[in-house]
Amino acid sequence: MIAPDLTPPLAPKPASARTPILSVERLTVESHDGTTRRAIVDGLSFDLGEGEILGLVGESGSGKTMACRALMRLLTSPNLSISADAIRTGGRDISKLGEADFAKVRGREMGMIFQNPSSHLDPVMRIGEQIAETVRIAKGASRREAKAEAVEILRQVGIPDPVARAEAYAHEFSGGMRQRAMIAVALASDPKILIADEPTTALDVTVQAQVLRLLKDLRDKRGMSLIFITHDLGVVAQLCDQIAVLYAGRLCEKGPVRQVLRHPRHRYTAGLIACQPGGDAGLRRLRTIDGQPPSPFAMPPGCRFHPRCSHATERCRSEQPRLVPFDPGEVAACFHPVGDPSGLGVPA
Ligand SMILES: Nc1ncnc2c1ncn2[C@@H]1O[C@H](COP(=O)(O)OP(=O)(O)OP(=O)(O)O)[C@@H](O)[C@H]1O
Repeated sequence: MIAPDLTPPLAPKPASARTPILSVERLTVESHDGTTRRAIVDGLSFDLGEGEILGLVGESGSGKTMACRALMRLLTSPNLSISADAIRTGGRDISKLGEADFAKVRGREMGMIFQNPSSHLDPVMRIGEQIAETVRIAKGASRREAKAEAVEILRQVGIPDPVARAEAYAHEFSGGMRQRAMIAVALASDPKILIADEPTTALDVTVQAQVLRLLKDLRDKRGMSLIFITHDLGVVAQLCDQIAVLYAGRLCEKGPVRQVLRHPRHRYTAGLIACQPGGDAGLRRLRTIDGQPPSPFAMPPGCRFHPRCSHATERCRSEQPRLVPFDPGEVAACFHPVGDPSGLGVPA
């Protein structure tokens, strides 16, 4: 196996990345069964800069998909509820919008792409029509204008012979081309923010690299901002400017990718990095963090990571750590962070 390179590229992040285009304050997703409420996503706050790519990472079940679907109001299960102090974009708090107004935000301001394009593309509608339909609704374009723009978007996402491919159906595309087609549908309404939920996980390595390059190009050319959900820190290192690490529904660390991957502060982030193949020099077998993430039905008190943390103390078992600033632009919620010279932990 080729060890992934966790060294982030040296290119500086774009200057525009400092202005938040999205500001999320205490986003919470709760499940309820009539008597009990459980926070699956628990008070998640973060900013996404204009033209910035934020990598959202964490083990399976940590709440990455829930958080992003909640942002898009795409959680349909009746036992789930979403709340937030505020979700600001485009100069207003979209968490307070009614459904009809929010429907205009979804797609036009924030788009989302998924791991499995087949379940999000219409199997009986030509790809070009699907894109043109979205262009017509979003921009009020005529049929002819929308058709021409659909071809242009297919060209932009790297579909060869876009005039002919616009007439094809999703099943006539290869996996990588289907993923590009789904990206094209999402781009049709020209969103400022694109949320990508593990869009390359099902693709082979070469096609994966092509789709990642495409997403980076879209950021560079359109100035779009991206939230990229992944398990792969190698991808985060190559693609993202910022990283946010979720554990059991809570944000445990966030900061510039280069800084966090080189000097993680939270013990969980350090564990994830050590688990990447090649993350620990000379390691032959893939390491895993001992133990399992907690079930939402039995969240431990204090720091949710404490049962798996070899540095945990009584304080970690009883008190929930707050996010505190470390290096510039970095926050972490850990009482005994990596590199704490005193060894005494973060003061209360
Ligand atoms: N309808 C539901 N009701 C209650 N809990 C749910 C529901 N759907 C999902 N969950 C739980 O929410 C938690 C978070 O799931 P989510 O899919 O967001 O995790 P994830 O970090 O995206 O994982 P993965 O990387 O595997 O996609 C999981 O424990 C999951 O079992």
